[in-house]
Amino acid sequence: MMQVLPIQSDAHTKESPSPGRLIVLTGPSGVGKGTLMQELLKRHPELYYSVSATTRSPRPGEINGQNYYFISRSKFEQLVAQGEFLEWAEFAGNYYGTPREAVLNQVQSGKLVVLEIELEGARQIRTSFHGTLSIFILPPSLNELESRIRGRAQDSEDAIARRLCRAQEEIQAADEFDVQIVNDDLHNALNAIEATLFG
Ligand SMILES: Nc1ncnc2c1ncn2[C@@H]1O[C@H](COP(=O)(O)OP(=O)(O)OP(=O)(O)O)[C@@H](O)[C@H]1O
Ligand SMILES: Nc1nc2c(ncn2[C@@H]2O[C@H](COP(=O)(O)O)[C@@H](O)[C@H]2O)c(=O)[nH]1
Repeated sequence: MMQVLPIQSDAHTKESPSPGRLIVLTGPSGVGKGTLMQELLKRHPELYYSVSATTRSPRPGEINGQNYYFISRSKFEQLVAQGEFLEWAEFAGNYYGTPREAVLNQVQSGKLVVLEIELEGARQIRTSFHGTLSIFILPPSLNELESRIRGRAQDSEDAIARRLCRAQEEIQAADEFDVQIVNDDLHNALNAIEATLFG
């Protein structure tokens, strides 16, 4: 399930683009989006990384407000009703959403704002926001994807099965996005993202 709330009269909708820009980084769970993001932010601290809200439980080491805002389902649903998300989706049994106000403020102030989100949210952001640059990260193979998810050792068997099943659908959508990058060697993939963003 995915819903995008109505676009308000912001300065960066299709009608009136803003000086900043939204960058969407998407791709299947476990492909390495978060790892690439961390490295990218080290190289480019001027980027603004949007911290999402989720109803998923924190994994060991995850920090509230840094990795995610970890909130209850009822709180999430309340925020949806209040129009607080730019996009939101249900993924593998949990809700995930992009806080509207923080992201729009950053775009309006001229920042490159990076959203690391799953397929349905990425599609909706592309549809709604003119000038979004969208990057799809592909795994070298499904076997490698599975071993990365397992190697991370932070998901239950059930969650792994759901993520792998969804991954196959997501990979088929890669061509919908502006750029496709295979995350085989991490540094090559990082360089390719950098080249896409900064030329
Ligand atoms: N190029 C790579 N080669 C080998 N391992 C990698 C590579 N990139 C990431 N990994 C490893 O793969 C695992 C999954 O990476 P990561 O958590 O960044 O994926 P993700 O796409 O952000 O997942 P999710 O969408 O579920 O949050 C991690 O253990 C990470 O260290
Ligand atoms: N549509 C959205 N998807 C999001 C958001 N934040 C993260 N995600 C994606 O969810 C899956 C699962 O993440 P995990 O941390 O539980 O492994 C992954 O593809 C993330 O990119 C969001 O705000 N909206």
